[in-house]
Amino acid sequence: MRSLRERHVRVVTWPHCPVGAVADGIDGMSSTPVIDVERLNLTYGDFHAVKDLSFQVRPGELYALLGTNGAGKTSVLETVEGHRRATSGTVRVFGRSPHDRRAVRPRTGIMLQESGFSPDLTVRESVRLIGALTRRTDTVERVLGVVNLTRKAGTTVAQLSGGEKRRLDFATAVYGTPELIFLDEPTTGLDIRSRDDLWDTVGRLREAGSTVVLTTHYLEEAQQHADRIGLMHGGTLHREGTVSELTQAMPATIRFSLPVPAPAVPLPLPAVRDGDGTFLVETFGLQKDLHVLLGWAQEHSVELRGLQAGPTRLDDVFRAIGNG
Ligand SMILES: Nc1ncnc2c1ncn2[C@@H]1O[C@H](COP(=O)(O)OP(=O)(O)OP(=O)(O)O)[C@@H](O)[C@H]1O
Repeated sequence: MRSLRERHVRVVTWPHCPVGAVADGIDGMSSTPVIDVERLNLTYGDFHAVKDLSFQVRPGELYALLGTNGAGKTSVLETVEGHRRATSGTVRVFGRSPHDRRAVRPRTGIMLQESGFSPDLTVRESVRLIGALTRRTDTVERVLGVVNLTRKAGTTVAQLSGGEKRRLDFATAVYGTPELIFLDEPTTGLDIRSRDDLWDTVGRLREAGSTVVLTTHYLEEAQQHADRIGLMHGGTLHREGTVSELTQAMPATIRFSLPVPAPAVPLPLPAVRDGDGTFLVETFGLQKDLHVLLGWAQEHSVELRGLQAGPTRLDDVFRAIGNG
């Protein structure tokens, strides 16, 4: 396991770019959203895939668009990226239509689930191609260093491992430090060290002022890195907010089991009992109820086995989708 310091050694330089200026608002309007989606509807034939969906992404923010399978995330992102036309509603990126490619594309880095680099190209040629396509200013060698593929520069894409291919995909988001970056399942297939490196790099992109839109099924990554989260379900934005806003609406939990035979004194809190004998207390007053429970256990010399207490996690919020 490498130290934090070791992890920060490799990537050092970032190209001078106008990102900070954009984050501060080139036109003096720092509050202008980078992405503004209003009442977006998307239909596929008779199927209404996205229904009246509205959300905004602010400058410098990391916004995670999460959701159940088939919720409509890809459809929404493809529309915001300019790959798909809205059936109705408006989508603005930097205040412009995403189909205004000349204005929007050079400012946008998109890491797709698969970039589709030609298998015959070398890694260096692929990164050079990104530069030619995006017309952003950077050096191939720097980008190779950032995504840790310097030693593979002369290797063809066909010969890369899955994780190395994913790091090459990430180069599309890194090249020229774009102002807006889409990361679609960025860490799928990456080992823990490459994941850490990727998130370090995303952190530096954000320090340079980049705005990031993330989709992932790794909820702990969204929980750790997102400023705000939009939770989609059935084509709508089911809930939206910071991690604490999303989790505070749900009770914290206390779990424990009791020795057999159970103590003759009743529990001090309402609890439900699972099939395996674990007691579950749901509470909006975690500290107070934990205090009550521990006091009761002390008073009656009861051992609370496997005691666990904690706030609601994002995956609990996720599991609750569709239940209400
Ligand atoms: N080209 C298409 N034609 C018909 N239906 C489509 C098409 N693309 C997507 N859909 C449907 O639209 C819905 C939303 O799909 P989408 O791929 O946007 O969801 P998602 O949230 O990205 O799902 P996942 O997490 O499973 O990738 C799904 O029910 C899907 O079957």
